[in-house]
Amino acid sequence: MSLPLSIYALAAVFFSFVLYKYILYPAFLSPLAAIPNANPTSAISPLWILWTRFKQRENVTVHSAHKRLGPIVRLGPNEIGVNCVKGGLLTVYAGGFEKSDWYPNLFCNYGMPNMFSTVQSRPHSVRKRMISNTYSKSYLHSSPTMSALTAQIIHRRLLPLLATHASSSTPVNAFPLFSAATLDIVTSYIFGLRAGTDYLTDSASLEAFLDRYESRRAYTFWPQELPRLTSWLETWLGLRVVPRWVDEANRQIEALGLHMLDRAEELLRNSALGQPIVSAGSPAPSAGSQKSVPSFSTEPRLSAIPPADVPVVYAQLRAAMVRALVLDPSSGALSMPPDASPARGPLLAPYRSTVAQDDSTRGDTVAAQLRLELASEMLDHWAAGFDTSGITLTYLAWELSKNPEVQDALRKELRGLPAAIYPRNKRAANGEKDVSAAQDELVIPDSKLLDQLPLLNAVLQETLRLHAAIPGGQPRVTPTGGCKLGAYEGIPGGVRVNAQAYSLHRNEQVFPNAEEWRPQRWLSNETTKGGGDMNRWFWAFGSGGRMCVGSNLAIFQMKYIIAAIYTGFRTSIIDDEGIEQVDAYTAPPKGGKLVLTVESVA
Ligand code: HEM
Repeated sequence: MSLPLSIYALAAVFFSFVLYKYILYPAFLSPLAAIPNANPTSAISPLWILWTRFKQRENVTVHSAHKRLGPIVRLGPNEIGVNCVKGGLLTVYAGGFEKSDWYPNLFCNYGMPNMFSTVQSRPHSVRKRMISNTYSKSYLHSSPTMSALTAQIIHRRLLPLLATHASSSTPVNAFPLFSAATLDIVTSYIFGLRAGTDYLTDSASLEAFLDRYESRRAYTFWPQELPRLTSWLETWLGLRVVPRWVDEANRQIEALGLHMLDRAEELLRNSALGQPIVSAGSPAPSAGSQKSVPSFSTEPRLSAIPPADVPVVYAQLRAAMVRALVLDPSSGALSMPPDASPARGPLLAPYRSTVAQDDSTRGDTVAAQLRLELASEMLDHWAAGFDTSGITLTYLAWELSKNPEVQDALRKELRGLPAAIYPRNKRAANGEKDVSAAQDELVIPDSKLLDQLPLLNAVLQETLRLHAAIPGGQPRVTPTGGCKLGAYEGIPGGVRVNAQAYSLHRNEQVFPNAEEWRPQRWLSNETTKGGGDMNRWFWAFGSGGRMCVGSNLAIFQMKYIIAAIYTGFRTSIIDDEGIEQVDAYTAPPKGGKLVLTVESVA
């Protein structure tokens, strides 16, 4: 029996539609068709780029596509890679293109959004305004808290540890050591020294923490690149592509974040003048009056707290968010204003926080939500802050250990500083225990002078270039009205576009012999020739409105840690197997280690 003609006609229409929509249009007719394809299938299928990501080869593969095909390449039917400043970084990042769901799919903590994971520009900038001044260079350089906690961490934790390794000739694994140092400094700046971590002296807790933190890295692909499929597999087939223990690791990390936050909160409350703005049980505040919620009700008195213990970032964000609470005049209820709470992303079950669920049972829902929003924001900062800085310092120590002449020159430069760390504290470096007893031992060089050292700056800058801690693509989405990228006009809205530091930092025209670690390229003679360009192409911290908010803190802490080590100690390599960087968005060493000897230098 033959089928009626109309069925054939319908099938033909359907087939033509599919052919047009999924092959002819994307490959030949779309404005993206003019862009060279990174892979022959890129125009019609995202499978190649997804597979490249899954196999952790994206950075090198996209880089090789740029080298072959130019600064704008097509990675998928709806995805572009850019590798140029004009018509690339300036348009996309300085031009304020919004982030994609790639961020909220992974970077929400406690089930709550934060600045980093927020897609939309408006709520992002509201949140950023609340906090960014605490990370400005001028704020950090004049902060009594920052200098007090840095001095204490260096003199009471880091130097004695290095001295012990030096005097006992025991090797040190630099990767966890740097993670501990940066975690201690960043969490102390955010929550205060008393509430922050003390992992430099607590190696068991450090190991447990890093174990949890690092083990999750392998599972970011699914929720970030294929969130719907990930969710669908779990909901309909009960199949989890992200194992349950990743949830547990997340829960433990979130619990640590809440623990630090609660300790900082307690300190703030104990410091208060005793004049609650609204105390529990008092009548609801009237509209327009100073607003607060019972748990966050008292104005802290920061001057009553020892400088090193002031939770600078937490106190600032907490105050700003409490001030932003909105009062409903009819019910007297307070709520979080939509603008101050970045929109939530499509959270996935595997990443939903059990800590957040437990916490929602607390009586005061606004206070509970506020606490978790604060915790989510802070967790993002302390995690971003220690991870990236720890990676950078590991590669810096690796390069300095391979280049003893640069190490010696740096030591000389550091020793020329007034209040240089080693000379004033020889006893610490020589392994004596009680270096912390006298307050006057807690001397560190002036941060502004440290910041001006040319070689220190050059070695750090060159490490951030060649071994960027975030070398991977930073996805954005083209705006609704479309745009022009490089020479290609009429690019429609909704296209994913990524630049990656890995490629930008390997432009041979800007960074000759780009694969070589050459700090001298940042020193004046070479800088005057190519420096302008080098600075424009340097992208370790990203650029535009979503650039790293903690870049000054990162540089501040890394310079002090380098100074603490290389003024009085010499390092050399014992075991650097697996030192190559993971090919991913964030790139720690594949082997998770760098084993060094530390020697005391007279
Ligand atoms: C060597 C150290 C660091 C490097 C290489 C680095 C790199 C970056 C990069 C490339 C971005 C943009 C990412 C993107 O858009 O996909 C970023 C954003 C961010 N970083 Fe850092 N970072 C470092 C240290 C820090 C520190 C110490 C903090 C702590 C406060 C921090 C907090 C953040 C936050 C909150 C964002 C999101 C900013 C926003 O969306 O407005 N980072 N970082």
